Amino acid sequence: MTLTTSFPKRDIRVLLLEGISQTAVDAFRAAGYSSIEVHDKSLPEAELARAIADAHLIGIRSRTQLDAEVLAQARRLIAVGCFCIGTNQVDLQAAELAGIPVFNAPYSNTRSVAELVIAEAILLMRGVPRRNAECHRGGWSKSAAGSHEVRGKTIGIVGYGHIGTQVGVLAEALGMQVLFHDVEAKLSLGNARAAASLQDLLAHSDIVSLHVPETPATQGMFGAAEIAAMKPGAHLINASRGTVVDIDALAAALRDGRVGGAAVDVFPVEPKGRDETFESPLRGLDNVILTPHVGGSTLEAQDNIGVEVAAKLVRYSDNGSTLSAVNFPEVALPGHEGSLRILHIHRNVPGVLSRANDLFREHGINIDGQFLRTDSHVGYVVIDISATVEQAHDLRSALAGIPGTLRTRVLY
Ligand SMILES: NC(=O)c1ccc[n+]([C@@H]2O[C@H](COP(=O)([O-])OP(=O)(O)OC[C@H]3O[C@@H](n4cnc5c(N)ncnc54)[C@H](O)[C@@H]3O)[C@@H](O)[C@H]2O)c1
Ligand SMILES: O=C(O)CC[C@@H](O)C(=O)O
Repeated sequence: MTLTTSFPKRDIRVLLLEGISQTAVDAFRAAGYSSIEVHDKSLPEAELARAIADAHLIGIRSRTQLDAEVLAQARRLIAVGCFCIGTNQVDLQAAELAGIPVFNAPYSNTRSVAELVIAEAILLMRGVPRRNAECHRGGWSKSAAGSHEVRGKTIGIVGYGHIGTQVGVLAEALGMQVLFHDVEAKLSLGNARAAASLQDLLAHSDIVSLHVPETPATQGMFGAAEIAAMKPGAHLINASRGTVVDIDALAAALRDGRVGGAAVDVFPVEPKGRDETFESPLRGLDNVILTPHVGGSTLEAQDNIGVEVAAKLVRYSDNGSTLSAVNFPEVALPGHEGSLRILHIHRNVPGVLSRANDLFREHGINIDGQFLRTDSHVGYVVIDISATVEQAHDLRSALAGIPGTLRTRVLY
């Protein structure tokens, strides 16, 4: 079924979940959006289904699952903003096939994660988690046993992308050796060296830090075999995604001392909010630092993310530009002062464009500019026209009738 979303911006409803920064609200207001519903946590399924049915723009973080079923309820949705780096919580293909671009903030919390990882590397190498726990119980194990400087030690970075490279640069500044493993060929920064293989990295690292995205290939990639391949007593840091590590195998290796310590920020199952109990086999282990998925949660990062993702949603909503969308043909558009702009999103099947051009001719409408991008699933065509609002709406209705049309919209 073809969905239409042509109306003035003041009627566009923005739904922001999971405590997105006030900077996002301010950015929407400054751009003239007044209908903004804000929630400080994710919504239970039934409530999400109700809220998303009325929303034109939705902002989420890592908790809210936008699967195909939820997206099917989102009859009015124009675009999704992930106010974070990861986009694995959204069914990106289902969104694309519904004509909905998804945006994120690919760099805004990179530094925050890297700083936390470096701090954890130092704390683990000094045995601070265990000493901290003992002091809390009244113990006083004043000893250098098992306590090391990070200088001269090797950190093995799995996933040498934005965060992995930052961790490497900071680690080198502390005098560490940096080894990395990635599925892509990567330019090494500083003196970092690509390991011959993951096994090679595991065999030579005092600390292993995971920075891969959640994909079918990374789910469960760090299991009992990888843990067994680590240097005896080495430490593991996971601030990537909880599904990457076999948490039971890690708990067993931490209990028997095979792994010296761990810092874990992300979990296969995470509580939906503050009122839900955090359950994990890692709870109660003295040699583990547990944090509630806060690697990217600094005020600096969250404020920047609020500005960045809100700007991308506003730009798409006001102007049609899909630049930097993660699931959609990218079209960078100029302003359209003096013209009305029609957006036509369609399945990438033969004949749609020629039918659209026929309609322009039949309606006697002059085209000022035309922009087109396609990928294997979807075509996105943007047409600037000199016409009255009524003519544009007549034309939009006709375009919406073209078989394969997913969404149409007029921008004033
Ligand atoms: N804990 C947090 O709060 C937090 C914050 C930000 C990001 N993250 C997570 O960290 C992940 C990484 O972020 P980024 O910005 O560095 O992403 P990125 O895309 O820049 O880097 C990921 C790297 O992993 C590599 N990779 C992919 N699959 C791999 C595999 N099977 N083996 C080895 N390498 C593989 C990629 O080639 C890429 O170089 C995000 O996807 C997100 O899930 C967590
Ligand atoms: O803010 C969040 O919920 C997610 C943070 C992090 O995992 C990300 O993907 O950016």
